[in-house]
Amino acid sequence: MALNIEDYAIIGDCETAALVGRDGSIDWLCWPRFDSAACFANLLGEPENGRWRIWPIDPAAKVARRYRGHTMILDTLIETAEGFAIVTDFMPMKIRGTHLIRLVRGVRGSVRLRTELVIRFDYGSVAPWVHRDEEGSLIAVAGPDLLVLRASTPLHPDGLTHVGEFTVAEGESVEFTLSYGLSYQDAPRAIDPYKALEQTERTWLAWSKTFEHAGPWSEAAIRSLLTLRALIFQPSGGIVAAPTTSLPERLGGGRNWDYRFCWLRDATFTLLALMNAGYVNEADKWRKWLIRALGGEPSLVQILYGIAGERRAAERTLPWLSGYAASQPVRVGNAAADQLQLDIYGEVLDVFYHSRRAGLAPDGDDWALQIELLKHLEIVWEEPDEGIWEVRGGRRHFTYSKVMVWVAFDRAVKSVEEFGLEGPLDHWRALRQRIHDDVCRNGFDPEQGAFTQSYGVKELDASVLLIALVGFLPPEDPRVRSTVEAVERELMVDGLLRRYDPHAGVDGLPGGEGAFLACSFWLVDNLVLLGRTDDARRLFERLLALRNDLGLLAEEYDPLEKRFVGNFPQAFSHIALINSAYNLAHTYKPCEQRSGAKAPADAEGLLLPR
Ligand SMILES: OC[C@H]1O[C@H](O[C@H]2O[C@H](CO)[C@@H](O)[C@H](O)[C@H]2O)[C@H](O)[C@@H](O)[C@@H]1O
Repeated sequence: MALNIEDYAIIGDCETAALVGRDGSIDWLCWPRFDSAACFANLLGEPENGRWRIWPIDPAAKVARRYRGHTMILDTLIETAEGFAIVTDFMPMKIRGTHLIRLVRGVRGSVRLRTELVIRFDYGSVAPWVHRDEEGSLIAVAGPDLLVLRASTPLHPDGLTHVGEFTVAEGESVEFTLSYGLSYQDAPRAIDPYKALEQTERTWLAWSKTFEHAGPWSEAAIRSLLTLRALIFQPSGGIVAAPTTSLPERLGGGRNWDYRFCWLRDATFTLLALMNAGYVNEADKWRKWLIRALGGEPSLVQILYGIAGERRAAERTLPWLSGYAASQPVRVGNAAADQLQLDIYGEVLDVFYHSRRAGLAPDGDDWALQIELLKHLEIVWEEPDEGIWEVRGGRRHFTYSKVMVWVAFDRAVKSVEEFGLEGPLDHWRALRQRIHDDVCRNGFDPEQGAFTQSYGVKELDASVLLIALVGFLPPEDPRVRSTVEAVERELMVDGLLRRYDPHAGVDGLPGGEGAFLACSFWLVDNLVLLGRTDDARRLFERLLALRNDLGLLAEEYDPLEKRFVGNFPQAFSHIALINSAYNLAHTYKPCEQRSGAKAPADAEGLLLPR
């Protein structure tokens, strides 16, 4: 059985990632890519679906964990009555293959530990053939997949599991290296785990060193940035929304989705957060990923793609997995790939616009692409769509979608005005105005004084909090203030925001869900723009307090159960955290940058050092 979601840590090599439990169990690992089939799937099933655990035999052992500085190397500290030991877990970045390394070091006295390795390829369904090679390494093979375990302590078979017990005394170490290979090629060669550790540490530290500080929230921001970095698929520059599938949005419910894809929306938000934090290289790689992925007929643009830009994401269920906390079904693939979501055009145009402003070398292709996208958008923008939340209850005229259509034409106009690019400028200006009028006429409910979820309804939706953040209306517009107040009034649960009322039937799904963390951060940003700085700080601190002991966030938080729900760690939540941190720290204000508005000066007028 899996632990609470907040009890997991993420480690990764920027091609895939593993979740390590507080109990020393690696319960999720898709290898060699984020979207490969899992070889450890205990997270969504049972231990028999694959896991690798190293833990102290003493049941009274105390355990704490932390990342080693600003890296993705995890140290689990184990203290027993007899001694103190550290288990160090990490995945080196592409050193002659792809590896998962676990080092156990005795620090004081002696600690006895046990390890249990259960390999199950294809999402926990296939127990491999296991043999030893001439060097004594364990080789596990099934179909195309092969794993080699090189360990400095013996493991022996026990049914379909391999187990071992060992002691580390002060100054002693035990090393385990698990490497992935293809079964029809030579097994991956051994690597030196300590050199790999040194190199991995150096790489992460070099990356994190350059980040833009966020005053008192710098630690929170850098941890979120590191998490985002770990979700970028290095070979292509694509960014996964999360490394997991089917962690439920309600425990025991059916809102379980596969997030191991690149959403244009999430990745665009990620990119803006990375750019603000000073990571222009990643931004450029994403821009290029986007140009490649969007290549072809503009009417065939998808809202999500595979990590290398693949188009197929057919959704299916894995009935042999019992599901996280019995939440079924477990899905792989995502039918949202076939949805119409009009907001993505605005998000894409916004990213190209900001990339150009940041001085990223325009290679010419992106403007031609944008013109084609705009031509298509001009044809489809008046259609209903599935919206930002990817509802499965039928298309509507979602207010946020139309706002983002306005953003698309607004950024096109600004690109011509600011960079002298080719128009048709007047045509786009006129269209921009028409869309603006349409949203203000149909998306605003004067009775409630709020922009609503979709045209002509009473329901509210936290996505309209982006209206001021993207510059559709200035923060001093009374409709912005009253919308924020209405959203606070109607969608708050225990001080956190739901994205909408799931019981109103819009999403076509049974049951409810938790508070959507990104939306609560958007509220922080709105409060900053409205000059309600104390409220903004209070809410931000509350949100920070929800992070687990390692600074990680899932997609949602269940205020009743007081637990994370949804996929984990989720890029969307971390991006939103980073933006709010910069907004509050007054270093670089993403809300000003995206909207063009000016936030009122802080009460103290304090400008924190950069
Ligand atoms: O909850 C319903 C939807 O959940 C997923 O979409 C959500 O995650 C996406 C990735 O982070 C995000 O871009 C989107 O705005 C969220 O609603 C899922 O992929 C959908 O299939 C599902 O309908």
